[in-house]
Amino acid sequence: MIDHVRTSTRPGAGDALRAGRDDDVPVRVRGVTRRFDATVALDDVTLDVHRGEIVGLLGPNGAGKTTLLSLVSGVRRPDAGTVRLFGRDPRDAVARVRLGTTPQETGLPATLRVGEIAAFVAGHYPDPMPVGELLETFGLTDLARRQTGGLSGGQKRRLAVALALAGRPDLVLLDEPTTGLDVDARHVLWDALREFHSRGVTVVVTSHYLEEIEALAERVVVVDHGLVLADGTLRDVVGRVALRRVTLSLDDDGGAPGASSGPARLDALTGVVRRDTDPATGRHVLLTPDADALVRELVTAGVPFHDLEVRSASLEEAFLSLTREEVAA
Ligand SMILES: Nc1ncnc2c1ncn2[C@@H]1O[C@H](COP(=O)(O)OP(=O)(O)OP(=O)(O)O)[C@@H](O)[C@H]1O
Repeated sequence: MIDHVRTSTRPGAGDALRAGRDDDVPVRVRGVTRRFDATVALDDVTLDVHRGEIVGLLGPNGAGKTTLLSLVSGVRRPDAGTVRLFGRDPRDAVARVRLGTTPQETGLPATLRVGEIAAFVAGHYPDPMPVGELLETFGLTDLARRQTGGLSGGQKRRLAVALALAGRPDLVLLDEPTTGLDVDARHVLWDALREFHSRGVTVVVTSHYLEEIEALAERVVVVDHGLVLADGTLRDVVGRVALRRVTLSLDDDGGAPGASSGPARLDALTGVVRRDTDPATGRHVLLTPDADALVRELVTAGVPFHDLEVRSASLEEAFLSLTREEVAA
């Protein structure tokens, strides 16, 4: 079991008590913009993470997730706006000692053994977890004497996440923690994270995978093109991004355009968040939260269609529809 008792010798503990307000908001991001040459990786982002939250940052490749974490952990600085970690500059050691991070790429020294590296990292903190307990929580006990160079990719990921928690952080930032893990390893890791969270650790986790965010997060922040597109409870946000993709051909395509033509009738359907026409095939792609209702509506409205196909929309498609909502708003 994890003993998460705080000690008064811990740097930051006294400050945290004095600055109770900051303790309630471990991460405060205000109007932050970060560019890489011409690329705007983050565009005027404002976001707070409150104590005890488990927040999923969801977005496609290049959305800005890693950049956001790098600003919160003090690895990079914003071009504009402010970032506060426990009410302080993220480069301040008093704030950083309360933070655990797992970057996307983990460079572990190949010749060190798993137990040695865990002890080495834990030794940098004033009140670390006992190494045996840490390894056990992450299913690494049997690998304690293995050199990290001999670990599989999935085992390395698990070790990297374990190391992020070695110092009993108050906040952990995990960048795609389960990439490359098989299903069992993923579940070990999710269970361990849930256990830490239930003991009061605030967690921010990035992912491309809706499934991962659904398994872990209570609050979901959807990021794309450096913008926060949605921020809400898991239920709300998943409801918005878990779309179905309905593809069909129209019998009367190619007729005179007008309000009664096939494509215009598709646009008039309720529950369609986005319609596209594949230029190669001429087939129409409709994104909707409820495919059954949409098909019923097509039939009721007498729209002449054939070759209907229904499947889950990709997250990229869902993000596109969110982007449109944003623009419309
Ligand atoms: N060091 C860098 N130099 C130049 N451009 C960068 C750098 N880091 C990030 N970018 C660019 O900033 C944008 C945001 O990248 P970022 O890595 O934050 O996205 P991400 O959401 O974490 O993506 P992924 O899921 O692929 O890791 C991208 O367009 C990326 O190419």
